Amino acid sequence: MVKITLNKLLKCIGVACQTTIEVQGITDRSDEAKQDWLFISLHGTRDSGEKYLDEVLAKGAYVLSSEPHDDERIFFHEHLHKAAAELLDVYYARPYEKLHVCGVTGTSGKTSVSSLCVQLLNAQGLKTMLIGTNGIQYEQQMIPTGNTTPSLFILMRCLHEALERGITHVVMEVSSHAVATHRIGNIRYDVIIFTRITSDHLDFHFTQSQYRYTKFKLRFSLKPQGTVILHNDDQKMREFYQLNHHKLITYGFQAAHFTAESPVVTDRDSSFVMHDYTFHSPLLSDVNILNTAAVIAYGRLIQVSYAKLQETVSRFQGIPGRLECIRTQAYTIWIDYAHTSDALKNVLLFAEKVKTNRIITVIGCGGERDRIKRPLMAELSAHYSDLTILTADNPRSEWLPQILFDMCPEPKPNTVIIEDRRCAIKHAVKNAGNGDIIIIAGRGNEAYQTIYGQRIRFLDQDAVKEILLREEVPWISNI
Ligand SMILES: CC(=O)N[C@H]1[C@@H](OP(=O)(O)OP(=O)(O)OC[C@H]2O[C@@H](n3ccc(=O)[nH]c3=O)[C@H](O)[C@@H]2O)O[C@H](CO)[C@@H](O)[C@@H]1O[C@H](C)C(=O)N[C@@H](C)C(=O)N[C@H](CCC(=O)O)C(=O)O
Ligand SMILES: Nc1ncnc2c1ncn2[C@@H]1O[C@H](COP(=O)(O)OP(=O)(O)OP(=O)(O)O)[C@@H](O)[C@H]1O
Ligand SMILES: N[C@H](CCC[C@H](N)C(=O)O)C(=O)O
Repeated sequence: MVKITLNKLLKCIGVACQTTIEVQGITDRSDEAKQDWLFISLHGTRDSGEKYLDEVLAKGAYVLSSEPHDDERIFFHEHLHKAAAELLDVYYARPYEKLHVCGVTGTSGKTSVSSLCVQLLNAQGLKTMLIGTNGIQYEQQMIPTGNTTPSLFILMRCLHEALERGITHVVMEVSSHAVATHRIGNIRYDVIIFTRITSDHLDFHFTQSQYRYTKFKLRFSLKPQGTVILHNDDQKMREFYQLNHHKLITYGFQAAHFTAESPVVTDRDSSFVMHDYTFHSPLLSDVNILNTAAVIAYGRLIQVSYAKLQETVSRFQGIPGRLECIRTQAYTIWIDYAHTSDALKNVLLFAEKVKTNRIITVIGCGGERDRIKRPLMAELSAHYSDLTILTADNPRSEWLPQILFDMCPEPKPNTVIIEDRRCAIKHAVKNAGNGDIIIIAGRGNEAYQTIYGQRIRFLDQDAVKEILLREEVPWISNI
């Protein structure tokens, strides 16, 4: 970062200050603030930086607050998010301008598309950083984050770190929450990939169109020569055409610049044709063909040849918790992060296509999230599955029986409720027969379950493997 004194830094946002100490860091987290750091005291949804002022001042930090205080170490600014973006820009010297930055947004597919983009970039010998739900990944390191898009303070630190390490390409997931709450600050993107935008987080965005336009707003964060890569199949996505945007490339199954034709999916792999080139992929399902089409569009944009793209696609590595497949001799278990009705429907439709016997689905819904999706997800599961087991996801602070009641207010045929997720998975495995597909949906590779405020280690994959081990059933996994 830039060596800068507090008075010079604050001058950039029009705040008068006489203190000439050299700023050692900028944060909004009280636990991180240290001697000569600047603590930005944000108001949040659950907490407020104002509660921690005594603590950070005692540690020798300075404060920027949106409330007036009678303390010469606390400075005032009315618009803290805007101020934070400006300060971080100055402090880290706008690292995004020197990097190739690709943002991936959409309701489903962000982690999949961004991970595959990084696999493509790595196959080109480029140095990359991936920021998303599965953590911050670079140079064999994986730093977990609690969010799909971390806070601007973490993001800017990461981009700075990337430059320091000679990383040239950063791919990051951008959630709708991040766009709405200024979490991406002034970061500018070379490419923005839109996956499908359906419906989620209506607890936060209230209406689907508000949700969609929040995502579309991300186009304002393109660099002047930046490109949008847009999923084109859904009529609603085409509303994007009417907006004032930069260069636009489309992909999808129908009439797009990058159209995936003649798609074939099996329970082991997939293939399709694009611009007369045949692509074979070890990834499962139509949605991964779609995700691959987006990655090919991205690859062509950065001038990767079709031959190289064919080779890379044929070597794609599965992504943990995204249609992760555990096969036994008799039945197959898919562990998947489908936690929206659209994602769940796609997994169920895929299972319908490739099944040779029954579909058994284990599914729950998260607490403190969109309640509208709860009955929809239970209905979809009951419609497509021979047996549905409703269970806990992350109830968070909500009462689990209420979540399950929201999912299933009336008894449904072939639906049972088993609150404990491990017992629910066990019930599915015990009831599986030859040729059955068990879908364990909603948590992907989440390693902790949050139940009434407590974080308990729980990974669907571990639960499955423990049960198989106890039953002495051998298995193989695709990850
Ligand atoms: C509702 C929401 O989005 N909250 C996010 C938001 O927190 P917030 O602004 O409400 O902050 P807060 O917890 O009230 O705290 C207020 C201030 O006090 C500070 N504080 C707080 C506690 C403390 O001990 N010391 C301290 O200094 C905090 O650093 C903060 O500056 O900003 C934080 C930092 O960026 C996020 O971690 C936090 O995500 C919470 C954990 C969350 O669950 N968010 C979900 C809804 C979310 O954002 N999900 C999307 C993905 C959605 C998708 O699937 O598309 C994501 O990007 O993760
Ligand atoms: N392009 C897609 N369209 C619809 N569903 C998809 C698509 N890609 C993946 N999925 C489904 O959605 C689930 C979540 O995928 P992924 O993690 O890639 O999405 P995400 O947008 O990153 O999710 P989150 O916002 O929770 O981080 C997958 O497990 C799969 O079932
Ligand atoms: N990024 C999503 C993940 C939801 C995953 C699901 N397992 C849940 O806990 O609801 C969110 O924060 O809403």
